[in-house]
Amino acid sequence: MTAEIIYGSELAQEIRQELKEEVDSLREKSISPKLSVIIIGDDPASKSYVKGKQKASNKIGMDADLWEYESSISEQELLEKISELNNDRSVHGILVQLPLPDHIEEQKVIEAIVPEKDVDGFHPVSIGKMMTGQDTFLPCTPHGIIVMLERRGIKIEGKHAVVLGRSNLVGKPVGQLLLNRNATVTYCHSKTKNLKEITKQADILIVAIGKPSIITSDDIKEGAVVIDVGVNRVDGKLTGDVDFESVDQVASYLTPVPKGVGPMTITMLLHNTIEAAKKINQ
Ligand SMILES: Nc1nc(=O)c2c([nH]1)NC[C@@H]1CN(c3ccc(C(=O)N[C@@H](CCC(=O)O)C(=O)O)cc3)C=[N+]21
Repeated sequence: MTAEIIYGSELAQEIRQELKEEVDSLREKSISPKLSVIIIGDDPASKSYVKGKQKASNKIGMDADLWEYESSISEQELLEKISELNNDRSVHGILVQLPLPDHIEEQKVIEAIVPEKDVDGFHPVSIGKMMTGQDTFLPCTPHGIIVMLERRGIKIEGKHAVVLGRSNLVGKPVGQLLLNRNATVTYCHSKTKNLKEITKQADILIVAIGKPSIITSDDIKEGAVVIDVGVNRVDGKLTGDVDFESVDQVASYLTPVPKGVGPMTITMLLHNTIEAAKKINQ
């Protein structure tokens, strides 16, 4: 079997066209959705992601302003900037690019953003609402994964979904969203015993570990759906956590890196910002 490759980049194009139409109709009502992105330090990868977010926003007619600070910025100064953006009625979504320098407490920063503008879906209020199945901003990467599955007609209900990784950004929330859609969910992590026995049971395998090409055809069941959330740089090139060539021979569906989950993440950020603009103005 050769897997059908799910190009997130193509789906993202399709969805961004729909979002552009929404922005157009909001603008007719004099609502201009705007995202504010804060980036600290000069990590080239972070800078390039942030530029990607800004470009994607502008392409659908949405404003995105960028606030760049040196890594010497104090936590207090950053919190003040967030407070200013919280109170700025022209700003609908606020994103602080992670990770932050060591002297800044990440959780404090996440909690400083008002939930109404938390387009990353990282605020404890957003997470709590997600856990209890209430309407809220969903975290972009997990939500992007669900949309990929749904738009490709892949059934989630009743499936055994195995999540590799338990970060607050990806692993934990994607498992929750799969559970909300009636999957049977197993989480695996660095302390999991007999990992391969578990991954081989997965109908849907979400790989968010952060080690290049760690999952091979040996680890998966014939016909599994494999979603690669890895973002690794190897010799300057972006690669996933899945050994694409071997898994391609066994899986039924497989997402590539790049052009897989990444473009969907940005698309869900655009989606959340538009939703924020609608809610603030209703
Ligand atoms: N507050 C916050 N929110 C985030 O959502 C967030 C963050 N911080 N910090 C960093 C991670 C990483 N992330 C990516 C988004 C898109 C691509 C993406 O579109 N990648 C392209 C390729 C890009 C390239 O070639 O460099 C692709 O996979 O095809 C990648 C990575 C969002 N993150």
